[in-house]
Amino acid sequence: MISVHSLNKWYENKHVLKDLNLEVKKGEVFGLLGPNGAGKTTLIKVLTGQTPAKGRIRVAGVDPLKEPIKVRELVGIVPENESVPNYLTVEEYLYFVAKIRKLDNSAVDRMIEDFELKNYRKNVCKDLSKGTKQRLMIATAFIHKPILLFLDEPFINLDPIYQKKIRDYIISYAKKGNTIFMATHIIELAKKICTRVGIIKNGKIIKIVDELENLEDIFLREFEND
Ligand SMILES: Nc1ncnc2c1ncn2[C@@H]1O[C@H](COP(=O)(O)OP(=O)(O)OP(=O)(O)O)[C@@H](O)[C@H]1O
Repeated sequence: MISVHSLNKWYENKHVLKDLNLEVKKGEVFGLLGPNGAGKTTLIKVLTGQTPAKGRIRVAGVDPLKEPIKVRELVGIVPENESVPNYLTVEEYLYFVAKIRKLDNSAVDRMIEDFELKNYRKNVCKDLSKGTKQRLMIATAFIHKPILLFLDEPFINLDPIYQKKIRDYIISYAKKGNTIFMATHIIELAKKICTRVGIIKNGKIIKIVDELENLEDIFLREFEND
């Protein structure tokens, strides 16, 4: 579902992704774990056609370096540190995204139901709590039932109850044959949700972890001499 060979990315003269290789299979919940500045968000941006790079990449059968818009039509994205438009109501924002995605209004009702947004339907986004804004962001990523989702720190601002609900939602979504690619700092969540985890350090995937029970120890060991 995702295949990356010799990916290199520079911001001006800063070499951020360095000969990065990666394979993610259909139906996986693949976690990307790494310290601040390791290149997680940059990798997601490259894979979703948001920034140029060099390398051989296939994302859901498409090359995001050559066909960035096509990739963004196919996949869902929850970006890091972004928020909902302040002066739209919850339903207005969902109708807006549904229109861009060429969906009918039933998709909006489905997301309002799935992400428990009914009580906020007519509220303007600026008045929502941070966690409710985050649920709305996640809803917009799932609205067109994408076969592949990129989630950058999706659990930020969610309380433990919604962390569990969204976790279960993601797991059951992947069980239907869809694929999730998720960057996170929360090791406990990665252990509960991911099928495999890639550890990224200085712009390279340095380890793939299949057996997640000792993920924290494995992760910390990679950085103990830094
Ligand atoms: N637009 C940009 N221009 C220049 N440098 C950038 C830009 N975006 C990111 N960087 C740099 O690229 C490197 C990787 O950043 P990136 O945001 O991908 O890391 P990250 O692993 O997602 O970090 P965090 O865990 O803190 O979110 C960092 O050194 C960062 O300062």
